[in-house]
Amino acid sequence: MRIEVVTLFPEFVAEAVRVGVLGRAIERGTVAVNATTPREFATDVHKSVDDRPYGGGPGMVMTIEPARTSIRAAKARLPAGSRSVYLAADGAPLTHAKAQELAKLPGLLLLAGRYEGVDERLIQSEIDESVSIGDYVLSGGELPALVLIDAVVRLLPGVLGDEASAIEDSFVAGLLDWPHYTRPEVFEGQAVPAVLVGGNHAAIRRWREQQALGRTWLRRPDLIEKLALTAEQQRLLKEFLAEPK
Ligand SMILES: COc1ccccc1CNc1ccc(C(N)=O)cn1
Repeated sequence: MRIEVVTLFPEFVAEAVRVGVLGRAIERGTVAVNATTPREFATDVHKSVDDRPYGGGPGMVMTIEPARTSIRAAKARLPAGSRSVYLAADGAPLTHAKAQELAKLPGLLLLAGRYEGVDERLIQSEIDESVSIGDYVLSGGELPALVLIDAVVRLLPGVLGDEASAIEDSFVAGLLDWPHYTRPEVFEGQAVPAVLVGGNHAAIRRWREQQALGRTWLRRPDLIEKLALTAEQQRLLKEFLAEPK
């Protein structure tokens, strides 16, 4: 998969993707991430990329040009079937399902806005869809673009060492994650749940499912509502809720 990020801070994006799982996926050639700035296409002596908003108000707006030229140059580097995404708080929520959908594409163009955003006509002419990583406003679309890249790339085949860890990601099952433990087995008197230390894999699977159900019920009732729990899941949840905390 090829990802082109159009941003006023390409070095920030390029540096951030060199870390960890993303960095390894790039080294392996599973994904290529390229960041470019509209500033390289600015024609005026000040290399300006923004201007004052019509209608007045605070802040600046990214102008159609040179952003459009940089977007078209980036699109020319992407395979057919690629999609362009604008990161903005008023976009469609980034969910696991959306990440899975984007992970199937041959390429992505991600436009990271700055200032108060970009001229609406640029979005209309060059962007397929807007995506939001949450109901809050940031100073730029670069961090949302990096969040989207991470959520998508980790789903690509071979990126995660153990495929299971992607599948186990709770949002795949629509549930929150279960608690994780590692050595030491007892820390300041707090022991790891005995079931995890024993070798009974069926009991461990059951305990993890129960924890995921219980935690989702307690922390994200909105997610539970969307699920049609099986009889077994309902039993596990009831048992979890009956346990003294
Ligand atoms: C004032 O900033 C803008 C105004 C308009 C568009 C983009 C930006 C860049 N900022 C962003 C971008 C995305 C998200 C998100 N929730 O995904 C939050 N902030």
